[in-house]
Amino acid sequence: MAPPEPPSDGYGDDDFDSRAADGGLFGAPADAHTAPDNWDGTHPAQKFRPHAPGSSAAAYQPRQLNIEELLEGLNDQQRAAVEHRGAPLLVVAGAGSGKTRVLTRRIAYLLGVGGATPGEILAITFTNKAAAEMKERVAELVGARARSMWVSTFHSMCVRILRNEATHLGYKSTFTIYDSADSQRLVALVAADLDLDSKRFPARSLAAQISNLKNELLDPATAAERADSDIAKVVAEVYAGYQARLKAASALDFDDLIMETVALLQVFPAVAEHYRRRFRHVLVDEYQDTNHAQYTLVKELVGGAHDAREVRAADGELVRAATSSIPAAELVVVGDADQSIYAFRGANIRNIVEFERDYPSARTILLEQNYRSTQTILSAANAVISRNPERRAKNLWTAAGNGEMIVGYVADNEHDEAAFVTKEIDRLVDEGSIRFGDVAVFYRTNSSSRAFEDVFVRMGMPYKIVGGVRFYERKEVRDALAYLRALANPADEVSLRRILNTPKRGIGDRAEAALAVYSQKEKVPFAQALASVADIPFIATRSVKAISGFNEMMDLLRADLDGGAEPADLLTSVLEKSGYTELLEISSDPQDASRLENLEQLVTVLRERVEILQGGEENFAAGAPLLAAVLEQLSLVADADSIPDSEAGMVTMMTLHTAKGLEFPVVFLIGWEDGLFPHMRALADDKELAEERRLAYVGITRSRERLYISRAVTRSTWGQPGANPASRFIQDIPEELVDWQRLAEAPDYGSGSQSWYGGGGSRSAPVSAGRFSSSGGFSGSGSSFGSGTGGSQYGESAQSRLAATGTKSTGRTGWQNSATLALAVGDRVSHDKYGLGTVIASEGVGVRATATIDFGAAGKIRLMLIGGVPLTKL
Ligand SMILES: Nc1ncnc2c1ncn2[C@@H]1O[C@H](COP(=O)(O)OP(=O)(O)OP(=O)(O)O)[C@@H](O)[C@H]1O
Ligand SMILES: [Mg+2]
Repeated sequence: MAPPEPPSDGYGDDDFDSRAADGGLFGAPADAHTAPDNWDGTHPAQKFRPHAPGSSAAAYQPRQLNIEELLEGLNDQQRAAVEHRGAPLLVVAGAGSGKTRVLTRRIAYLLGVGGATPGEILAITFTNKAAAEMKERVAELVGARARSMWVSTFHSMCVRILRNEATHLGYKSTFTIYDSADSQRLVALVAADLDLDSKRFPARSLAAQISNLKNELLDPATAAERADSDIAKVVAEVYAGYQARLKAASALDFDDLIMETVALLQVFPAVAEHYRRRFRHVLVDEYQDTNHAQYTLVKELVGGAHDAREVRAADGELVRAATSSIPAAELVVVGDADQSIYAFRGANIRNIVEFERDYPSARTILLEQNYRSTQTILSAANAVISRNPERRAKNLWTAAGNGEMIVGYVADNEHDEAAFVTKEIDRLVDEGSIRFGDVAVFYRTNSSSRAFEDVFVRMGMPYKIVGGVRFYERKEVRDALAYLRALANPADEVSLRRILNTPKRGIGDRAEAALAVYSQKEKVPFAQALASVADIPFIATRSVKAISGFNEMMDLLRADLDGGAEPADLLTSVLEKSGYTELLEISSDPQDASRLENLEQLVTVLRERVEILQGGEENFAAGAPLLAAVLEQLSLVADADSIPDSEAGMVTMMTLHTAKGLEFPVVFLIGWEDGLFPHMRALADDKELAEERRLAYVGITRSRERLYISRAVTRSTWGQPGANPASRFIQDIPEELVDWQRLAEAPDYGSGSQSWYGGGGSRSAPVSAGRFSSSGGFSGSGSSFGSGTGGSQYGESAQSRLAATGTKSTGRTGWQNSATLALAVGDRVSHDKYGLGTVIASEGVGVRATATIDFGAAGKIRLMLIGGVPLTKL
């Protein structure tokens, strides 16, 4: 990740103009308190002389203070929130209304007027990056003394408290923090000890359920008491074992950080008192994404009246002393229920909705003016979010004017989409209206970035991926390419050694070293040393056997290659024969699922490259020459150093989740297709759909001036093109806001389906003509098509929705169309719930068609009606 950019603007301009994020809720907790790289403590914009750290608020004499300056550039409500003192305060408001700015200003104001010392301030943000930014902004306002404030994420804050107080809880202060991969591995071990069937109880799902329990602050004993099903009982048992093993290892997982801090404060009144005495001001950003544990933690830290009672256990032992001697800290939380996108981590919008119930004396301030976006962008965002049920309507407005229309683009495929985005960015930069650093590309799932990376690299576009690794730098991609290189060129020692024991096959470092020594001494290539393994001394019999196995596998693969196997097919057999795919498939580490997706992408890449090569002038013979040519091309693309680090900054790419809280002048939202966004999982689940819709709201509202929305008619997975219909969210955006620069070719559903298209159905007509006919945004062949098919024709029925957004299916179908799926034995399918499977029998036609499908990984064979189930043919 790039270091934070230096503050670009001076005082009062832009409190929170983050141009990047650390990409995660969890970030790196232990590092969060280090000052940002560009922290110099003496910012030129510093207007107020620092006072000595540690001096109390009362002793602090404000000098040369200009309170008006601290309140400058705030509207009345914002000002009220900044100046408010005393009772708990909730600021609720839509995106871009200055909630984060209010927090930053409030801190500066409190310090400026002597309402608090820096040490009395605890501000909680959602990412470490946001924390660094906030600290930096406050420092710009009040100078170096901002340094002793605590500004951090929940997790970083807890790490800090726990390191100080670990002995109370029986941990060493040097406790280890397990990340989610670590904790899943430990869960797997515990589950194995308990003889649990790993297919019925995958570690991933056990870990997720344990995490949910912790987010609800339920300990193993309580979880066991409350377990009302067999599964819940198993989970509670694993939970108990897991907790014991964590403790034995003096380790805490991410959820423990919060839960143990809550326990610490609840069980040790003296500790609670210490922190309550210290933190007189608690400020929380993105409050809508707090879970129950975090909510409780805030409550414990704030303290006050609710703690006026002492708590005694049944045997009369004092559990908690009354701590009413310290008045409650001043609490300010800001948030937006419409931007709650972490329900899958236990986030609960009740915390914001019921704030006034939790804190009866609370005051609420609404902010209504948006300062970030144009009216066009805001109207689109409002239209999308307004379809969510059970939400409080908001009245967000902007003085920014309508600005540019949203640009829509329907690409033929993902490359076309990436090429469009690239060209458009270049055009804007050439025009001089923006710099690369002003642009962000947001996607729903990480794997969507690959097609963009290819085009960006080819076109020399500077870019960075926030919260992820560039595609060709990923381990699994490098491993797979190393196999292919070693096959194309057996003399490639580096590649051979990389794959020798990847995946692990029992060839240790010692054996590898012995091979290397032999090859040097005998002056033979490493590959030959491998072949002569039987003659080499000091290699354990077990290793000799493993190496022979490796040789045999490579010989088989090389025979495939010599027989003219296509690179993509060769890679597929490499992954199969080496056990690489299987290892990832049976793994319960969620990251392995995305590794699998990346390998899937790589197979697609190879197919595409071959197509390009074969369409070119030169003729490559099948087999090794073709493979070598493809690999040569890829190594050019994969050379990350070829990307210039432009002064004008870099285009930022990240997932929608990571984008929360940030803003960019130009935003591209890509892959707006049902099944991709909203995610496949959400199509049949109203709750999940509502969350996806909030994600769309977050995405749209990141944009200040220009917004682009695109989708691709076909998109490839495992090298096979498939089709996704347009995202339903596209339809929610009023047509007059969008300038469709290109629409899809009309689908060919056959005559029976033509009525969906107002009787058109000409292949050259735009699919969505009826919907967008009045936008005037598209030109050419489509112009005659839309007439007479007004938008009103498309109501909300499922059929009309499909009609307005359907596309021709070429191999893969959105599952809504699964009634029309014709499945044959051997077809690979993806089921919403059961995952990947293979058809082992099929019967019947149309709506009555059934298929028996083997969902190998999930351990199930199922007979199902094809129509109406969330099934996709791959
Ligand atoms: N009163 C104001 N005058 C001028 N600009 C403002 C004002 N208030 C906020 N802004 C600017 O508007 C933008 C959005 O503000 P901010 O990021 O604080 O909003 P937010 O409510 O936290 O948004 P989100 O919900 O996305 O987190 C920022 O660029 C900020 O500097
Ligand atoms: Mg914000």
